[in-house]
Amino acid sequence: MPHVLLIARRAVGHLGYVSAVRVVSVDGVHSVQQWPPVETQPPQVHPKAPEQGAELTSHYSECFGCGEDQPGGLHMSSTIGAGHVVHSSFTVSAEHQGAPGLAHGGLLSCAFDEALGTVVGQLLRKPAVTGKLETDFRRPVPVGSTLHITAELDGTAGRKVYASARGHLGAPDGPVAVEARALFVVVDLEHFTEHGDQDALKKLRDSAREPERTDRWDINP
Ligand SMILES: CCCCCCCCCCCCCCCC(=O)SCCNC(=O)CCNC(=O)[C@H](O)C(C)(C)COP(=O)(O)OP(=O)(O)OC[C@H]1O[C@@H](n2cnc3c(N)ncnc32)[C@H](O)[C@@H]1OP(=O)(O)O
Repeated sequence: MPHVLLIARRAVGHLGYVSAVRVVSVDGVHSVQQWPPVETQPPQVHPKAPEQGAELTSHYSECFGCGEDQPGGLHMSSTIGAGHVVHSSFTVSAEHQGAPGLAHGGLLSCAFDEALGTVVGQLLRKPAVTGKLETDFRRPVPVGSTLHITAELDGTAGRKVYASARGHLGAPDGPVAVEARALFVVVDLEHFTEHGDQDALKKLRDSAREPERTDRWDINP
């Protein structure tokens, strides 16, 4: 049975704007989900958010998702798209295998966490962490292939930020192989200073001050 995905969005007056109902039919298995699961407000893109077409640099060189100093990491790259969207790509290498020659599902979820975290962090420019991540694996993703992921902001409700993403196999308009939805929760910077590694945070602060960086974190936006 063909895969059918219907997304209906409707304005709900001053209370919020996004209410999506997804009806998914795959091989006779039907599920109905509302996304986002609560009423939300339109995302407020930060005035200093990078502009459409901007190629994003790694937010932290040791990040498993995008860091250049992380051997075996996903080495993802991202650009800002039109609207509340980020385009990311992930090329699956032998380090990312689960079954022989196929990407490990957990790493695919990781790629989506990265893409979703990027759209949240870069467009809202608020520190936020993943609270919940849900992934649908639609097709196997072979080693050597590139997943083209489009992640978008779906809405906010207080500190809660809802985002979703689709990964197309081989080309931006290739077949959908993976989809994901996530809740991010905006946190204070103390989340990182209290629970993170002080030396690593200092390294991040120092690199953000480098004059050639045009994407410096705005600690007090
Ligand atoms: C600054 C400029 C940036 C510049 C550019 C940056 C680019 C940046 C790119 C990043 C790219 C990497 C992206 C990777 C991102 C990670 O992978 S982050 C690592 C994985 N996540 C974590 O470690 C988070 C661990 N969890 C926690 O610390 C805490 O549970 C949380 C999530 C902060 C929430 O705790 P809390 O602050 O005490 O808040 P809490 O009241 O429990 O929850 C807040 C709301 O969220 C709801 N909620 C929380 N968790 C859940 C859940 N699992 N299910 C449903 N609802 C939930 C609560 O019910 C509550 O709802 P309301 O009552 O408000 O309606």
